[in-house]
Amino acid sequence: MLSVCVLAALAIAASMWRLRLFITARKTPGGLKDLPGPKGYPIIGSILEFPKTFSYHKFKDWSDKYGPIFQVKILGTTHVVISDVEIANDLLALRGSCYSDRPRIVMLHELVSRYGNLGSSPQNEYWKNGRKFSSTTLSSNALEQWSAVQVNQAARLVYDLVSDVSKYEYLFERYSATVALRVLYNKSLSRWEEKEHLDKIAAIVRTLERTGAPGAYLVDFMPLLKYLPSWLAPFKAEANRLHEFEYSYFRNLLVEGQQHFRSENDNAKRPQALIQAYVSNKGSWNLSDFEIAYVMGTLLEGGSGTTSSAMQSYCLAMWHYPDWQKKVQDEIDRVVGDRLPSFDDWPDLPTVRAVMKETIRWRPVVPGGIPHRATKDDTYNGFFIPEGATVHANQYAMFKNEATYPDAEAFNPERWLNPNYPTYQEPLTQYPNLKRFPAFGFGRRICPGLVLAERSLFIEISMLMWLCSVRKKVDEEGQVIPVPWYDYKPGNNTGPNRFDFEVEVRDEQRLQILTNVVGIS
Ligand code: HEM
Repeated sequence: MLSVCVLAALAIAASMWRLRLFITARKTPGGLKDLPGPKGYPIIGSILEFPKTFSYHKFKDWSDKYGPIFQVKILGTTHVVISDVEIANDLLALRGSCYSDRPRIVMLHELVSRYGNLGSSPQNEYWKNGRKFSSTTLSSNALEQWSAVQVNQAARLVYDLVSDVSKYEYLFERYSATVALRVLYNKSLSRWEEKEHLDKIAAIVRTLERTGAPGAYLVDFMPLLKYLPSWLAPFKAEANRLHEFEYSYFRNLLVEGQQHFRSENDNAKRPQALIQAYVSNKGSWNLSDFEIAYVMGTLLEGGSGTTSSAMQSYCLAMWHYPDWQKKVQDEIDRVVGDRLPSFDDWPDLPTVRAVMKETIRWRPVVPGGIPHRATKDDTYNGFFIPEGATVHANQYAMFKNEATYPDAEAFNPERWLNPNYPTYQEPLTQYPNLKRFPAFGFGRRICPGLVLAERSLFIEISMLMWLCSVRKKVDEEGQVIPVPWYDYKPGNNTGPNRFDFEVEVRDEQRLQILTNVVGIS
């Protein structure tokens, strides 16, 4: 009986809350227009048309109908959806002081991370200090120190892919996690520690995806619910449990990293991980130990899944486009020959950089972007954008713009290499690259791991193509096992669902070189 009363009270409170949002919604000031968009219903807006997964597909359909910037109301919140790079830059980058906030996600940010997650943090002092601290180790210059680690891990990755390609998801993820742990904490994993760490990181990333998903928790629509006593609010016990799990992992990494740093006597000669920046200048970041643990933990989270999803999409592209694989391999054979690829090859491998860039245009890792929030009323070309609007940079639609990307559905790296395409840039020793590429977001919120991701993708693709070819897998009757053109996981950060492919060694001598270099025999 009690629970029926409680549920009824909650339902009434929910309706009142929605009604309040509806009544207090900002009215469009005189002389300004509302952005175009679906009309929806009073109070609930367009929620009934809004899919729980792959919302960026629906946003793309709406943008075809309503234009490159439109609005959609959902349960009292205005969502502004941008499908054009120039508009995204005008608003999110050039007006960064107004558009660098995040929408409030109570379960993920307040209850699970206890205001620690950098990616879901509002635009406040903690976020500014955290971004400043992160940048010390994630710039191009700072990352050069880690070249040898990245080359070695890429070599290990390819060696293990050759041994057992069915583990490809784990192996791409292992590359990202081992590199991130070195760059952030200077932590090397022993072979028997790897699985345990990867499992923990994967669980934390799953929590982020799940608790950050729109509509997953009622408390995100009615923040006052977070003040209910725990016995009435089971989500609070869940949040506590999830917090304990992720924070104890982040805290242990931090404590262990500090001890390790102090016990080293040749620190000056070693590459500077983020942990060193913290320990040697502890007072200068204006961040508590809790906050440092979370800044570094969020970076570890952000770097896990993303680069690995892009590598999986790369293998998918090579499955569908063997001609491009041949072009990449020809370039590598000509430039690199029978030594391992290295970062010094960067200027001479434009085709490698073109397939890398085309992969994340063709199959963006974060297709719907991560929403920003308008912190004050704004106008754009006579349209009104109210304070509090959630602003989505819909990469999925941006990358299908036929004017910028002719024949956008096709994987065509030529668009980065041939002056006849609008996206071509010279010199080819520098371009294509991923700097300022919309796949990494916009303005002050742009992905802090962009350079690390770019370097990882470059060396992973170079190493893989130097030694191997991605091949179609055949079944027992010799028939090619089909692989769908587009079969992607739901969620904010997405990669292809598992698919069948083989990797074939191109040259036994190169396999021997790689084996010797990684010290595996
Ligand atoms: C292919 C790889 C990657 C892609 C496509 C990617 C994409 C993105 C995007 C689209 C955003 C949101 C930007 C915005 O709000 O406008 C973002 C944010 C973020 N990324 Fe990445 N990312 C990648 C790799 C990484 C790596 C390697 C790291 C860590 C080393 C990282 C850490 C983060 C963090 C911490 C944020 C939140 C930043 C903030 O809110 O201020 N990402 N990323």
